[in-house]
Amino acid sequence: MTVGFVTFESVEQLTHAVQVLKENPSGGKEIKISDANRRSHQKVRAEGHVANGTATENGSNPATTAGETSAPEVVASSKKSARDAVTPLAHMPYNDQLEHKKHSMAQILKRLTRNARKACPPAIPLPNWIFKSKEIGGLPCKLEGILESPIVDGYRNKCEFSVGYSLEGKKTVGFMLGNFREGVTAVEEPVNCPNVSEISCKYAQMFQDFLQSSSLPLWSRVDNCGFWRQFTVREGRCPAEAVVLQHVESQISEVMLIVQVCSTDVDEALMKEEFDKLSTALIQGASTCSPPLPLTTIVVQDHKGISNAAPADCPLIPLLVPKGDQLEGRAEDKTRIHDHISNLKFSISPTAFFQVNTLAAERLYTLAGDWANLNSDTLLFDVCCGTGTIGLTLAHRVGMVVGIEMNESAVSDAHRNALINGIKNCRFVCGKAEDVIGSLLTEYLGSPQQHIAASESNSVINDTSKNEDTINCTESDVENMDSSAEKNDNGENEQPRDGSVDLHTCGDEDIKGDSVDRVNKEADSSPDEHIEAVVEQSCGEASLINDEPTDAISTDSLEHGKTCQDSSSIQNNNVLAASACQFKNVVAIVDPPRVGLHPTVIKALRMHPLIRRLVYISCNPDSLVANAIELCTPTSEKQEKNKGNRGWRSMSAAGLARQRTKSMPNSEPFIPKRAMAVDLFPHTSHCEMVMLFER
Ligand SMILES: C[S@@+](CC[C@H](N)C(=O)[O-])C[C@H]1O[C@@H](n2cnc3c(N)ncnc32)[C@H](O)[C@@H]1O
Repeated sequence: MTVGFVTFESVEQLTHAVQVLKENPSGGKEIKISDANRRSHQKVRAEGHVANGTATENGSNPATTAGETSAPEVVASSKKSARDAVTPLAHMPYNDQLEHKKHSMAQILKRLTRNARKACPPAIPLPNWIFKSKEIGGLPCKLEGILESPIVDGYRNKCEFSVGYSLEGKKTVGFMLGNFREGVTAVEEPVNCPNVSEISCKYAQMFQDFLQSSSLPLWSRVDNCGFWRQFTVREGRCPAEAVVLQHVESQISEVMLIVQVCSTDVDEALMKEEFDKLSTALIQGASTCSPPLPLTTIVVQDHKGISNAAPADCPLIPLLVPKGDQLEGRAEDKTRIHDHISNLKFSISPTAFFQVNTLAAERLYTLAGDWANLNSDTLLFDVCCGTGTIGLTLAHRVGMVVGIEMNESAVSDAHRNALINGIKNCRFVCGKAEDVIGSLLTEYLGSPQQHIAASESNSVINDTSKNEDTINCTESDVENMDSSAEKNDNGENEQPRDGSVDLHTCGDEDIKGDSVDRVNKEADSSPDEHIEAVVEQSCGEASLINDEPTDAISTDSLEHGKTCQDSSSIQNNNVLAASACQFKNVVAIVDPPRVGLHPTVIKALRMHPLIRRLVYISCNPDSLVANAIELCTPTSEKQEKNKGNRGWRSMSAAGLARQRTKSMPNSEPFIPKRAMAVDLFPHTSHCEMVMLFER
């Protein structure tokens, strides 16, 4: 089905168009016509509801002068400053912020217990952890506390500044005073926002000054047109040993500036002229600051979609490339900065995810590694691996890492990062986790069915082996692995093709990361030429996991995903994949986006009996709870058929998860063992949550 949205200027035009469409079916097919739901900000405008009365009856801002007709009406929320909007806890002492967050996390965790209890099939006894939850106030496991951020001010390494009009009608680069969906469009300067570095503020100011005399218009979120859309500052810091926590600012050694525009209907020559002026203004602005600001690269992102959340493959135009990096190649390969975590160096391209609080991220990854109980016998699946940070920082503690990530640039960064740091036991697969996880698990571990069959036959001989935490390979496992091609196909056919995808994607909103990044002026230009060459070569459009197709891989499952891999790990992979059973300990660390893991991934992890331990890192406790319900609720022998999606719109994420649990194939549930909050976002109400699940 194809859906088109058309706007008309008058009711007459609309009536005429409807008549014409009805009389002229497209290719003989009738076109269904109906009114579109009004977007929430339109409803707000139509209702004339304006929080602080700054707009007139027709929604326009009295402060907007006649000469600024391109300015949309500016609607404010109850928040009067950018500080209130982006750092709502900034008025509290940091210790109180931590207590506040810990309390909220506990409340959310209790939802897991309540929902798992409700979802438990009537004929199945409640698991022990639900019984025991009464002793700990309804929590599914102990909440061990909250790890504080090593720095609380200026910690963000990535700031996405909105471009718009202030309440006074001035062109402004800063933060929106509220949510656009609630009709708020006003943007205010990032004054006194303690999470933003001074460097980022200075760059925002430079861009704002430039916009005052630009001949191209600002993007209007209301009318979905205009040119200048968003301004992102990403910062890279020196290695940890050089970081003096009191002088965090001085550790910023690289800066990347990303200017998002929409080039629709804009004259190319004019655009080029504006870009030249802009880069001159930014370069001069940086060098005339005292001390001069680091500036490594400037890149333009040309995004024509409605929301500012650009897709990862949006065209990039480099305006300033790092010294010594002026090679032929893709824009994202030329425009990168570096940061450091756990003494490793990470190369970051413009669209790749990198945790916004580098020093707190180090604590987060260390905690995840400690809970994962790693050793040289461990095969670690790093699901949603981004630039490979988790897997690479833990690589020295495990036998092998398999990272999965859908952003191609991030995967390319991950390969580069393995090479820069001389790490050889990591493999990074580019694809949606839901598309590739089944095949990867089968490739390394054999299919779930093989293990179930093997454990059933073993249990006849020795029933006690069932409860072992680490699974030793049996002879039959090895045999089964050899014949895995056949089993793979079976496995793939089992992947759900029902409404679960819709349920998942529609349930949550895509929330824009409050992020920031950066680059090094002296670009210790470490990615040397041979690294460039290897990465280039290895990140082609390959559709198989290994360079050489292996029977063990289901091409069916990989057709949606692309695979990038560096040559150094190919050799490793072939050796290790062939003898995957050498890994007695299989662990998954998952770190999904706000929406959580796709149900297909949850199902694959739960259904594979060799995965005994799972560390879940979450930036959204609601989706963590939803995923945990599916991982931890006991199932019955007989599953309910998925009854379709009716009613899903009004269901909470937890409610949807309960529904899906009913159709989960019978399998051993995980048990929530430990939980800890980690504060990556001081002054805001957000924090990360880490949970350990075992079985
Ligand atoms: C919260 S970030 C974590 C990245 C990384 N673990 C880190 O700490 O830097 C989530 C990552 O998941 C990726 N992602 C989102 N949806 C995905 C999917 N369906 N399959 C695989 N990766 C996905 C995003 O591109 C992003 O890099």
